[in-house]
Amino acid sequence: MKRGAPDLALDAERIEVTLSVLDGLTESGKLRRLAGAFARFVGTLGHAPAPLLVASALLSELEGRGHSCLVLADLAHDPSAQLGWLDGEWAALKTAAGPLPKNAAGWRNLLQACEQVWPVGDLDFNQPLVLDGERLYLRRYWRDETMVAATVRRRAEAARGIDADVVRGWLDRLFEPPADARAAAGPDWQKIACAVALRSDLAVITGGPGTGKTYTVARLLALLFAMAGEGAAGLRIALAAPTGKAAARLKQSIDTALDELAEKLGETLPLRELAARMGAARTLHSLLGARPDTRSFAYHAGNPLDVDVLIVDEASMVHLEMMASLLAALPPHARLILLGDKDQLASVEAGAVLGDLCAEAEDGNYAEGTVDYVRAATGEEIPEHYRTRDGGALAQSIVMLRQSRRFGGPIGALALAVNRGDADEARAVLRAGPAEHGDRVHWIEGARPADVLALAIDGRPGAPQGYRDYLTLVKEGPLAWGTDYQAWVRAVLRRFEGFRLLCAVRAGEWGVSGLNEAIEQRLDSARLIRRRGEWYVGRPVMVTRNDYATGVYNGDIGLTLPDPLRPGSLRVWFADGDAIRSVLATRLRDVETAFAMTVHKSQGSEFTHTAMVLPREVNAVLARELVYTGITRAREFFTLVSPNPAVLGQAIAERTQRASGLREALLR
Ligand SMILES: Nc1ncnc2c1ncn2[C@@H]1O[C@H](COP(=O)(O)OP(=O)(O)OP(=O)(O)O)[C@@H](O)[C@H]1O
Repeated sequence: MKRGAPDLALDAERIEVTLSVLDGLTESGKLRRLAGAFARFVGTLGHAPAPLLVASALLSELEGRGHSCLVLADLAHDPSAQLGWLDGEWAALKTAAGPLPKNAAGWRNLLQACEQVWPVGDLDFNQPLVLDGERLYLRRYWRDETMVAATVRRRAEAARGIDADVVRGWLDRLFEPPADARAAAGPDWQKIACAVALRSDLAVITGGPGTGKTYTVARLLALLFAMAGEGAAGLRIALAAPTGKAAARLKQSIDTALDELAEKLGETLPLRELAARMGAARTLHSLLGARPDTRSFAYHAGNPLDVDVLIVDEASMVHLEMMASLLAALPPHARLILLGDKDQLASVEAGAVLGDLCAEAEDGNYAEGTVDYVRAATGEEIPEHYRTRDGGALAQSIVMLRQSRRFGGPIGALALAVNRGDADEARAVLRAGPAEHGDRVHWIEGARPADVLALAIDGRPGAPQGYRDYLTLVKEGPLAWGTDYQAWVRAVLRRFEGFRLLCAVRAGEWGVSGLNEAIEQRLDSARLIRRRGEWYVGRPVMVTRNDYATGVYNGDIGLTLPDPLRPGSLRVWFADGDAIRSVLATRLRDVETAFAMTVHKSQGSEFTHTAMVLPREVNAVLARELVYTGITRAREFFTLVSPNPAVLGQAIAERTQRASGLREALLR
């Protein structure tokens, strides 16, 4: 027997056992199917030691949970917490795969010797896995992350010559002079954001709900028109957002703000004509020319978009792959302006680009050059504690708006407490009862299922909106609207926006599926709906998959109403800002009932009364960002429903940490 043969046999056995443990984890739902399949695939590409199979499966699993890479230190430590594995799954894998490296350096040594792994800097054979420093990537995500980092850095560093005096002249006209009370609250960050945004090819304006991101960007647009002088009429501006709803909202807010500005500025700037040329806001998919069933877009580096300025709202929802496609399709001369709330949940897909870009936004980190320019261009003084000697280029392109104009009361206080991780304060706000300005937040502690059903149907005292509201209008029918069918549809859709039940989880009694079923039953017995099979009048549905044939996209929400032209058949109506459109119900394939929906899917939407349901037990998805996102979906009333009051504190204590190398790469 040759020397080393026993090792090979042992190796083969470990590979075999590891694959079977991975299969077991897939069977029990601890790993997604793709993760097991990917490990097997890696095994077919040459000799794959068992630890490589473990790393491959975990990398694929984490990618499915929104991480763009696997941090070797996490692998060396114990990834159980990150994976929500509580029953010895990691120990079983360790035993199967044989001794695993004890630290990140050990993992690095092991991985860089594998033929399926490309250690960055070595000869590239197009291996599927990439080892960059102490992070392991699927090649696609490494490529996207590297591209996004390099493009963002280049854009932030691209200084544009700006005449600060001219900017100052316009900003003084575009913004109201500060009221005394507000002046005391700090500088006018909105004005600063406009000035800062002019200086480079990238601007990021972040802030919580109601801090005036749209208000500011409308002024920034006016400023861009004004600074373009004769060229203003030729300025090609595109508005976009990740979802149709968010796009429609962006367009509506910008139109309203520009209209007000046009009134104010009079003849000085033909804002109305300029705004009219902007066209509708689009989803990012539609802007980039998504093609059915492929990941590629019609617009890319070789066929760039025809724009000079691109404004993207709700940028927190833009995932890594989409951001890479967007940056690739943007012509080098075009400005990119990202708007979003860095504290909101990131996209379901891998990456948390806005969060990574804004990692230092709270601190400002403005360099002396920026402080001087801001002073000259706005008359505002950036306070000492937001300055630094060595602020990088990216920090000079980011402005955080810090004053909410929408949430002065308990909803804002609650959102702030959650964001700070202050569970005691959050509980205090929730328990404070009716506030001076009306009963804005309310907590149903120790809720029973009957409580949530009552709330969903009739709202609660002080916040009367529930689903009865729109269903009553549905029952009245279009005749009550003077036979104007479309006016009735619009009114029904508007009322439906009055209330929404958001869940943290999908499964179970306190999740989307259980609550949808329970609410449907209750509405049926209250005769507010008449369920006959899957489709019925009044059924709200959410589209779960883009369908190019019918023009509906993942996340779109519509209401099922009788078809006026074909008695007996049903159409689903969707609102697109002011416009409405419909699809025959039977043509919609990938939809689900949407009385209750996940907080994730509610991003980019707001409802007059938002009720958020937490589950009975803590869960891997429950984290501060989720609770914050749910609360900030409420326009006037927020109700928290929790069967187990302890879960709130536990959720607020958790932060969503997404593994990514973007922050580090941005600083390189
Ligand atoms: N400087 C300001 N002066 C007066 N009103 C303002 C100012 N800034 C914002 N507002 C008003 O505050 C409200 C919220 O502003 P806006 O919609 O721009 O915030 P936002 O950050 O885009 O919010 P969201 O994230 O919820 O979309 C709007 O009614 C807007 O007109």
